[in-house]
Amino acid sequence: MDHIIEVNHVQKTFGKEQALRDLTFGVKKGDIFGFLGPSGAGKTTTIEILTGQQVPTSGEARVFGVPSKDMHHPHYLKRIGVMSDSSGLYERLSIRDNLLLFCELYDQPSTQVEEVLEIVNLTAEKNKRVSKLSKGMKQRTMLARALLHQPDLLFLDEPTGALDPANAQHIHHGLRTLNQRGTTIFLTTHDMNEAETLCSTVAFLDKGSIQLLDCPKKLRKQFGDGHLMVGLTDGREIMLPNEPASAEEIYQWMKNSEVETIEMNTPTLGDIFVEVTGRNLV
Ligand SMILES: Nc1ncnc2c1ncn2[C@@H]1O[C@H](COP(=O)(O)OP(=O)(O)OP(=O)(O)O)[C@@H](O)[C@H]1O
Repeated sequence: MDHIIEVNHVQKTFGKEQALRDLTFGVKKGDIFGFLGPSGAGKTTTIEILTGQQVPTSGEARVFGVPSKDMHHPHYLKRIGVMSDSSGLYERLSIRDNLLLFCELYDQPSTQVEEVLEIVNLTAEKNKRVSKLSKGMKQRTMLARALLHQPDLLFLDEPTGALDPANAQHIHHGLRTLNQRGTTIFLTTHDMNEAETLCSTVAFLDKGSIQLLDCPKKLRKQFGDGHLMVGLTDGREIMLPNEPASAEEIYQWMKNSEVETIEMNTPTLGDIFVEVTGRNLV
């Protein structure tokens, strides 16, 4: 299998604190990989290891087939994009000038600036100084900067954490487009809707190791109870087993135009996380 990220038995300790216990997983090229876990689970530490900002205490992490500690080499830096908490933006410059500066740094044509501004929905605000931006606008500027050089692999730590739903949706659309053009995306999120709608694979991180890894649809099916939820026009919601015997009952309601909704009674990723780890995601 074509893995762009390979992590094998990685441990990371900070003094007495064990942030990662035994982390093993792979990310396929072309994936949108959601890394989910409660606060303190080790998500940021993992991104820092994969981007060469931290080294594992033991075990091995490889990105593009090379040890992740080499990721700060300029050759690899050009192939990855990172968006995390630490801003790294020039407060006195406008959004556009910040991006132009990074364009030069990455040897990119200045036309890229307009393209990424469109993706993050900041075209109208491009001349605003960074010091005058809201938290969400700053977050979108950092995302724009991470996209500028069209990286092969993009790391996003809570990419839509400070955004309103409309902007989050706009960014999801932009990330999907970017992914279709060939960028593999590794993101952390607490937002289960984001994970379900955006990610092709999700991994549940708890107590420093992966507890579950699969495609969200498969997980919801696997953890579902095999029941259908039928919503009727009189407001009742009736649960029926998803088997031929239920068809007659549903047929009768349908004949009387009483059916409003029929859906599989599947758990959310949040429900599955609680079932697997016994802990909430937040
Ligand atoms: N530089 C550091 N020095 C000491 N301890 C650290 C350091 N970085 C992380 N830790 C510890 O490692 C653990 C994992 O932290 P990490 O930031 O990776 O979690 P996270 O899953 O990203 O959490 P959040 O969702 O709150 O951002 C925590 O217990 C944290 O206190």
